[in-house]
Amino acid sequence: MREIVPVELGARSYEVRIGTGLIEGAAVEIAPLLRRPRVAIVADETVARLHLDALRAGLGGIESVALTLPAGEGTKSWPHFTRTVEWLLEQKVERKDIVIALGGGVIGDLVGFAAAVLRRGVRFVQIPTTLLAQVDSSVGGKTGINAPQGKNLIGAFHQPSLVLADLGVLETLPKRDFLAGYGEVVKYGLLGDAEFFDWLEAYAPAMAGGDLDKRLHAVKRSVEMKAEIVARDETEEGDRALLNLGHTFCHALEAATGYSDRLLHGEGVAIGCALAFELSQRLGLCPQEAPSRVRAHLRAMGMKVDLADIEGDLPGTDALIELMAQDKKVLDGKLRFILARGIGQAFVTSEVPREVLAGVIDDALARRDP
Ligand SMILES: O=C(O)C(=O)C[C@@H](O)[C@H](O)[C@H](O)COP(=O)(O)O
Repeated sequence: MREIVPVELGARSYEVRIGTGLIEGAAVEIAPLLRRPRVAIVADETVARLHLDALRAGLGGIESVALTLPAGEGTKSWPHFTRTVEWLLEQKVERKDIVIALGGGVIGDLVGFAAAVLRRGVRFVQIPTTLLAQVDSSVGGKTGINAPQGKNLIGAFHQPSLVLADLGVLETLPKRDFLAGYGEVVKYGLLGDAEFFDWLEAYAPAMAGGDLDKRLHAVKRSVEMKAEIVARDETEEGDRALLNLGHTFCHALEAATGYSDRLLHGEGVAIGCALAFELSQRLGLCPQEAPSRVRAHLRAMGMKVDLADIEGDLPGTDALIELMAQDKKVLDGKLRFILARGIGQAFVTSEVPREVLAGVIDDALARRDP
């Protein structure tokens, strides 16, 4: 079982290979990229326990050194970034070598950023082990770490040389992580493909239940959409911002919850998408039923949908809007949002009156404490 989605970026083009047995067959996939038979692998502790031996066995005669880092969003920070870069230097990783990021979005983003700056740029391969990383963060070259001021605020665009999305590893994912990744899958339907959203309404339960053909389709369609957008706007001058649907709310909520496991990134994306549709509807941009349909599907999948689903304290409306002000889409001091005219019809706008935004957040906060 295998599909290949090309990411067409001229000299920086690469393939996203999606299927089974890719880790076991890693040598065949990666060897053509190598100048010498040696790679450096960075993984988190959980993923290393589950998949590092299989990857090393799959690399066959290719020598490997490995670094493991703690699991969790807290690892996307300066201390772990410094540790990673210094370890790669200690291992004498050369400019023509390949660094492998084995893990979810945290490891992919951190290692990609380390690769971007090491010796002014070494190549890296993404082996994403979560649904979220397979459909989203491993593709497109956004790399980076979080700052106290906000999510992903320090980073670089650095494209991988290859992405190996092995669907077999999804079997070891805890349900919560799988569903968090599903937040990004839904995002693609919502932002640009209403038929895909219809398909998800019909088949996502089977996909979540383990149906491999459905998983292949969902990952492939998500990656195709991302690859197509990234190919026309690699550095987010315009259309790429569509991929940020739900993220303005999400990043503020992640900062407000301290990047802790109170809220996983994909959970924040799902809540953010629901709020973006709510905001669109209040602005008279999309039909009344669109936000209800989004929320109904997320609820049917057993996902977090609203601020009421986040445990513990949250700051008030003004503080949340203040956190949004660090968003990378801010232009001339003005927030830009991804809103929608309907399911599959997202667009970018800065025309969001503060009082309407505040109204959406006020009401969502009120639903936490009826
Ligand atoms: O690749 C993109 O572009 C995206 O916006 C995809 C997002 O799902 C992803 O979380 C991304 O890392 C967020 O980007 P950011 O620029 O808002 O930090």
